[in-house]
Amino acid sequence: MDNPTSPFPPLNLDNLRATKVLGKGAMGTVFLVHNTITDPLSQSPFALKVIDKFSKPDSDRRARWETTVLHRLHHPFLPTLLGFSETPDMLSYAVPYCSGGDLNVLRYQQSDHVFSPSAIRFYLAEIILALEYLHTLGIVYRDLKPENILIQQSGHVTLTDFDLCKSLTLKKNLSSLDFNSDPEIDNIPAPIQPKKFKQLAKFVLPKKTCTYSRSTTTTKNGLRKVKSARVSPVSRRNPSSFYERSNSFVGTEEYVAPEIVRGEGHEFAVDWWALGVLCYEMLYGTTPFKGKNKKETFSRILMMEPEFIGKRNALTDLIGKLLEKDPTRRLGYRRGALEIKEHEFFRGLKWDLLTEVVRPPFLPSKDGTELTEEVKRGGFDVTEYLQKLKAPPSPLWSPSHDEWRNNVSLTEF
Ligand SMILES: Nc1ncnc2c1ncn2[C@@H]1O[C@H](COP(=O)(O)OP(=O)(O)OP(=O)(O)O)[C@@H](O)[C@H]1O
Repeated sequence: MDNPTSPFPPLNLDNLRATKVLGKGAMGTVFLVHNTITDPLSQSPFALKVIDKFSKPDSDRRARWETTVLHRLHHPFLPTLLGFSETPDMLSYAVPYCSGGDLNVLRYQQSDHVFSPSAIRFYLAEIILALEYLHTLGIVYRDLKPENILIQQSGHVTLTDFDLCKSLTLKKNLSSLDFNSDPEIDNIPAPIQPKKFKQLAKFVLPKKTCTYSRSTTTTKNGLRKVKSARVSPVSRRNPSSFYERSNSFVGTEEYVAPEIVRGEGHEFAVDWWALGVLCYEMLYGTTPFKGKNKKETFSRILMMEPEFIGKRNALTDLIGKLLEKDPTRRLGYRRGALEIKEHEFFRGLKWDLLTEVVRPPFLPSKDGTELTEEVKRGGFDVTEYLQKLKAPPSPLWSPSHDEWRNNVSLTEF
């Protein structure tokens, strides 16, 4: 259903056919689709994220926020909004397809499940440029983790999943620059009410420390998929900061910065912390503060210094500086990405030419004949697929119905 007042490029779902379910997240289902009128052979497929507005209390709000953010992005390592469509119960939006899976899957494909320093340098550099761009827009990403770094067909990265990001407002009395805030997200009642939140926090962590619920699921190929979650903020401001700070408790357990765990309010430096965690994981195959449970992980984030195995070098030095517990002393706090780009680990790197790199560390193989066959068969209808998943088991059960569902799920990763 097209809304003529919508600022987003319209998308006609009737012209789309799906050939594969790319993934299912907390928010919705992502399909590989093509336009049957303009691209009948699916030579330029794209990803379509479909969200049931009523599946969760905040699904609708989060999806709209993510769409608004996507619409603002124009960067080679970030997705761009290709189209948007809304029906009474669903929101759908299209973004470019990343055929190479995510960085977590890629890491598991490496020997010892770790990347070489040169691969780490390449991926980190691209992620830094993407974060730098977001920060310039006044957006703090807040959900950096390997599962949210997708690999394009070209081998370059794309950050995904913007529903937890936050637009920070530059204080107007300090600068004439005006960054947009996310009024929608701020004005809508938070998913967990403060009272409930306090009760939750009391159970899990010592006084003054907040927590949130997060779960880990295992995907079909046996990989862990960590869930992001948030609880409601209590507004607090830091007078010494140029930006309004966010107090939402948001992110993914092993990647959250100490200031978030402490509930102190946070800003762009939380992304540099998460970059440190990610970098450590790429180097050693495990995150630095992982405990037996949430409580232990949080206490390690607050108290423990990261352990480095072997000789210290430029890479471990960089990680150590990103994993500085005091955000004001963390690399990137004062001069943003510039400070990180100047670190010895990146010496000699031609930042301006990164997009031109034609041989990134790994190039995804082309999608196989299975997909071509699916295109020939005519693919499947996204809305029908979702309706069938939702439908309660029919008393007029027929094997063909189940067969249909099984066939579709066979095409998932
Ligand atoms: N552009 C894309 N190209 C290829 N696969 C994608 C794309 N976008 C998403 N996916 C796949 O779909 C999965 C779910 O997408 P996404 O993470 O955006 O959903 P979500 O509901 O926001 O998830 P989460 O539970 O992490 O919040 C991803 O893990 C990824 O495998």
